[in-house]
Amino acid sequence: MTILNIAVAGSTGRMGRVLLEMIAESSDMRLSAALDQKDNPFLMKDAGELIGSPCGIPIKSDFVSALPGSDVLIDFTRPAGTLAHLAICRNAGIKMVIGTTGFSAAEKEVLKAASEDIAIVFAPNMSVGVNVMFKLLEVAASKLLNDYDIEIVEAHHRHKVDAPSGTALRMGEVIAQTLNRDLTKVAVYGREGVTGERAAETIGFATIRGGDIVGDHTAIFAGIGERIEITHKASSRKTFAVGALRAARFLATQRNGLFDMQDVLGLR
Ligand SMILES: NC(=O)C1=CN([C@@H]2O[C@H](COP(=O)(O)OP(=O)(O)OC[C@H]3O[C@@H](n4cnc5c(N)ncnc54)[C@H](OP(=O)(O)O)[C@@H]3O)[C@@H](O)[C@H]2O)C=CC1
Ligand SMILES: O=C(O)C1=N[C@H](C(=O)O)C[C@H](O)C1
Repeated sequence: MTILNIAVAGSTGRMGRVLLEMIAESSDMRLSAALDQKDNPFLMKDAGELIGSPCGIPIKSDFVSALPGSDVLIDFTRPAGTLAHLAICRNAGIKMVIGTTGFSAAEKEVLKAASEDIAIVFAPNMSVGVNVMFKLLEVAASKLLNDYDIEIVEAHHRHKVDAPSGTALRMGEVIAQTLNRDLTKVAVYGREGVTGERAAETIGFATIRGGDIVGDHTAIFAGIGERIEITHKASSRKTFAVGALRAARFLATQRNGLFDMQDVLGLR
């Protein structure tokens, strides 16, 4: 069996720690590098200590010297961090799984350009359920057409720094594309005061932040006399980590190109 060497950026973060656990449990993968920021309090500590099982891999911040020998870097950090790591991976020919959200349109173009040289899976949500939900949204939007008002509601833990979530935005993109609308023109991000009546083709977004909510997403199609709600609720970050490891295995077969979880899961 070929063993995949996996490096983890943001290894001390919420997703980073779950990834360390899942890699340790995978017989076809080994942790080749655990990385984080320069001022991180866990630097040079054994990464395995974070998950209660020392593994001899110290947490480092120098990506350039730590990455050679890795097949794939899995990155769940922040856009600025991911873009810095991307430049190093592109140079070193190391593939990437990117779960970070909150990129601007211009930053997404940088990811696309890098994928000319390396293979990248970039997805705002790595769970199977959410990716199947994207397909359900296509079906719902294509059947309900313009007779139903569409609102997207998402809820996450108190530590989340970007809003709406990357998943909510992708839900909006999927629905807008199915209905031939331009999300940049029809999106309404929150409402306050005397807003006037709802404009017919808008897609509204509402954000809830609190406690330890892992990630809830609902698309509401509200018509006259009825509504459909399509909801996904994540109850563990393991669902995202399992998807990220699946994406890393998928990348073993790709030389370059930009992919998402629809490609990894064969849902296109
Ligand atoms: N695609 C998916 O399926 C999912 C995506 N996400 C996304 O992943 C990202 C991380 O989420 P989460 O793990 O909860 O966040 P955390 O804040 O728990 O972890 C982020 C990690 O990245 C590090 N980091 C922060 N900024 C930088 C930077 N500029 N350069 C390098 N490293 C940095 C942090 O280090 P330090 O602590 O030192 O700041 C920390 O170790 C978010 O964008 C989130 O939306 C989350 C879950 C699922
Ligand atoms: O920050 C999180 O936690 C999550 N972020 C992703 C997003 O922004 O869509 C995915 C998931 O919902 C958890």
